[in-house]
Amino acid sequence: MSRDCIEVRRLHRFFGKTKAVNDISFSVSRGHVFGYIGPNGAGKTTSMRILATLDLPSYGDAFVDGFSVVNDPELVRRRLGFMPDSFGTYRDVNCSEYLDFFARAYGLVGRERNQRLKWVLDFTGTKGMAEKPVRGLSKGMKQRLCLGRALIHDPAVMILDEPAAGLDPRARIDLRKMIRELADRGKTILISSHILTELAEMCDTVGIIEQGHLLATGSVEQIQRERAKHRELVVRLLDRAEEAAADLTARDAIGGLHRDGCRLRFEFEGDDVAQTELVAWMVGKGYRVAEVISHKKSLEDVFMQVTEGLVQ
Ligand SMILES: Nc1ncnc2c1ncn2[C@@H]1O[C@H](COP(=O)(O)OP(=O)(O)OP(=O)(O)O)[C@@H](O)[C@H]1O
Repeated sequence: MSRDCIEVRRLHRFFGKTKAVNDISFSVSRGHVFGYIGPNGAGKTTSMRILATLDLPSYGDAFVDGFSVVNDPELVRRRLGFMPDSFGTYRDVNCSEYLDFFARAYGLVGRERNQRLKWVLDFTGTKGMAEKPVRGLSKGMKQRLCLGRALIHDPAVMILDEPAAGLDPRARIDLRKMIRELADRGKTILISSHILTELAEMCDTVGIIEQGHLLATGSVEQIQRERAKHRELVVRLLDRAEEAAADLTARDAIGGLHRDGCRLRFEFEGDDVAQTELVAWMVGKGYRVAEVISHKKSLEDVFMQVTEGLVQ
């Protein structure tokens, strides 16, 4: 059996002239969490809906646990739990009835259904709410219940569309713990968000998507290492700062230089090795370098650098 539990192969989905998903390919290994990150309108929901068999690709295919969403949607549905970005209706039932409805829809019967219901209520922390009407739930509790609904048939793969949106910090932490625990139990999880930092800690791999294109994939550290080539350097000299500023400006990989007395502040494109070489070059030219401060780009800066903020 393939190690990849989700495989997206050259996926395209066009709505008229809008290329919502434009040639996206990636795969997620069994038991891994993949973070799908991009700004509004990037194409996240469209690709997740295709994986959940709620829409069909214009071209390409996707596989869930080895089954094609185009050719075997029924088999995909059995193996997949989908948490959409908005909560469904059914406001007049209580939590237990809500989960029971979906358990029945998946064909669970008798003891198996009861055990599954109990497990889901326990796992999602909704046991105390079992008799409460769904309409009276807080946003956080609704998200837990929705996660429970996606889990009720014990799927191998989970597709979670912005599950953390609108949650308070504690609820986000709880959600993160639940997702990591599900992955540790062997579930393969695709989770979307607008915010890279929100997913960084719980994902093994992330994919950054914009305007239907996957711009970068890899672990957060990998992407940060590869993309965070720009940094801000502050160099304090003992003297000859004006001369040094002119020398530095003439070099490649340096931009936006400002001088404040003996302090030079500029954008530098290069890694740690390039930075040491730059400092050695300055010292070699006789500049008395008293201090070097390097501000590396944060995760958010990297995200802003990778995406261009284009909205379709
Ligand atoms: N049914 C549809 N008909 C026409 N255009 C659509 C349809 N569904 C999505 N789109 C368009 O496809 C593009 C991608 O939308 P999608 O909802 O997949 O983005 P997203 O990354 O999930 O955005 P958000 O973070 O805002 O939910 C957008 O331009 C959107 O307007």
